[in-house]
Amino acid sequence: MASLAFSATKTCSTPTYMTFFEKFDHVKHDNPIFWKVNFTSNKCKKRDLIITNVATKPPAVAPPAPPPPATTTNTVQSKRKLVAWTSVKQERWQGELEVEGEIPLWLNGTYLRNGPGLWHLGDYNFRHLFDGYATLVRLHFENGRLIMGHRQLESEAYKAAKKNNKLCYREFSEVPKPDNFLAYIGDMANLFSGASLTDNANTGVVKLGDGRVVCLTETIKGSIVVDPKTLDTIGKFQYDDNFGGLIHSAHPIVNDEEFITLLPDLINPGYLVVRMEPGTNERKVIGRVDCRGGPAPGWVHSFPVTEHYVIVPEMPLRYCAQNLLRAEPTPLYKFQWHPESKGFMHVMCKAGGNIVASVEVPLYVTFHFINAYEETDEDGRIKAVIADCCEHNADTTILEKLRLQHLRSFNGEDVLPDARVGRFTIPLDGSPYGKLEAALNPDEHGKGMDMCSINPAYLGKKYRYAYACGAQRPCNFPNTLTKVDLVDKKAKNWYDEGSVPSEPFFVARPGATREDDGVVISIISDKNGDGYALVLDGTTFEEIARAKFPYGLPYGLHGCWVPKK
Ligand SMILES: CC(=O)/C=C/C=C(C)/C=C/C1=C(C)CCCC1(C)C
Ligand SMILES: CC(/C=C/C=O)=C\C=C\C=O
Ligand SMILES: [Fe+2]
Repeated sequence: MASLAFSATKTCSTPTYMTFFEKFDHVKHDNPIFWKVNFTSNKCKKRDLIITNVATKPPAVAPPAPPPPATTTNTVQSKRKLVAWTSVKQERWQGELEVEGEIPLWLNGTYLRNGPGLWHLGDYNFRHLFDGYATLVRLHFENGRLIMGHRQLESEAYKAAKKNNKLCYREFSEVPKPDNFLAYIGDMANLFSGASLTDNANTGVVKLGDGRVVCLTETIKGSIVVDPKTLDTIGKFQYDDNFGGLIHSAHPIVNDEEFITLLPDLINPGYLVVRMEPGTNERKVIGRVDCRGGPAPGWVHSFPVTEHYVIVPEMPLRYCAQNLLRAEPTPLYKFQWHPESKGFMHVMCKAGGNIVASVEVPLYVTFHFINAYEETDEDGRIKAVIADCCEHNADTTILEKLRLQHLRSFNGEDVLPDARVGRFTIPLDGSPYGKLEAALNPDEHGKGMDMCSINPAYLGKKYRYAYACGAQRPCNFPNTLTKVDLVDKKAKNWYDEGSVPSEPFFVARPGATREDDGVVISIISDKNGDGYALVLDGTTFEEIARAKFPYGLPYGLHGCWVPKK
């Protein structure tokens, strides 16, 4: 099955990676694996770090050399040293960080964040943010202390790329170059069987109800179990069922009771809604939604649920068979915009799988649903479903704006397309149309809106607060953290000039009764090339603690919380 990867293995040349020792040659060491770093003072520089070896094994592989600097010169970005869009410096690191401010003593557990942190192989640079090999970051909070670690996920795609010093599997936009015509034919076969698709699980990380921690992306084979303590790659998450299929939503709904996901059906356009219980690897069908428009299902990066329903979005940005076959990326990558096919929202009953509403809605573009809930009338009857998402004003250009070349070349121009909290109202009375409106004035968050989280206790329920990245313009990427109040229709914003913050992640205080009683964690890449963990108060949205990393880390996407047992 994996013949493409296999034949590539035999023909590739030797890697030319720089070793760990070359990068840290000013440091005395004997075993380069985990390093404990103590800052001599808050103001100390990288060179002042006292580094002590705290582990015993050598690293499995030498880290790749960093990519050449961004090609654009005289840009604001190149004058700054922001490292958000630069490959991770080394394979792994772990150490305790000095905390400025105070981490609440109740915050005991581990925040894990996943994202595409390595965007080059030798001197070949990947083009899109989503192409990078997964970098896991771990922030372990214990009694006011903070231990940080990061490590590359050892997917087959990553291991093959390192071994062969070239791309061996199909990533989001990058496609391996076949060596000859026979290899090309094999590649086509491997595309249909899924053998050539990546398992580079670089999108998110979830904790299942049974405690297993799984990194995910949009290919089903990109479901990989990791150890949240060591960040070791444990192995593939094997689904013990016969659904086959190659892709799923990158964002399943996961809580202690269940794992629900959508399996787009590219042959008979539709979606299978499936559910998996903790302690099992078997997904069971809840139901199926047939698409109402278009030649293929809409791209489904995420979807929301309410207490009784699974909401299946059918976005007019649809998977595209021709684009899947292309070797070179198209402006919309594997997708195509079909405004004529319309946009829809379907509502499926969780218990029986029956469709209780299927409405046409205005055209929309979203990666991330924020939450959904049921709206009842005076008699307690459910009259509508409300579903909120980070909506890009039906403008697909956001996908292109996430090309690394764009991200690395900010020149002060305001080029980030506008976005909003898009609120769908889906009537359950049989009406054919649903509404889509901004839930609050997008100026409240600078018309930037993506990378959201909520208090997980409010999943599927009426809720008030969402945390996300917003914008302070001009910018080329969301550059603020924003707390959106959907009742008062106001936002509180955190901003640090030149910095790129990653998804604000809400962690509730144990025993909290207020929705925003907790903290918000984010990882910041700042304009000096440094990085730090930031902890904001969930209520006031003011900083309560920060802890500087030994070096800045690449941008990351989504995270999860593993509470202390
Ligand atoms: C990082 C992120 O958010 C999204 C990653 C998406 C990926 C890796 C998508 C991969 C795909 C293929 C390799 C071929 C099939 C289509 C598609 C699921 C887009
Ligand atoms: C980072 C991002 C969009 C930012 C634009 O405002 C989308 C990420 C999608 C995948 O997880
Ligand atoms: Fe995502």
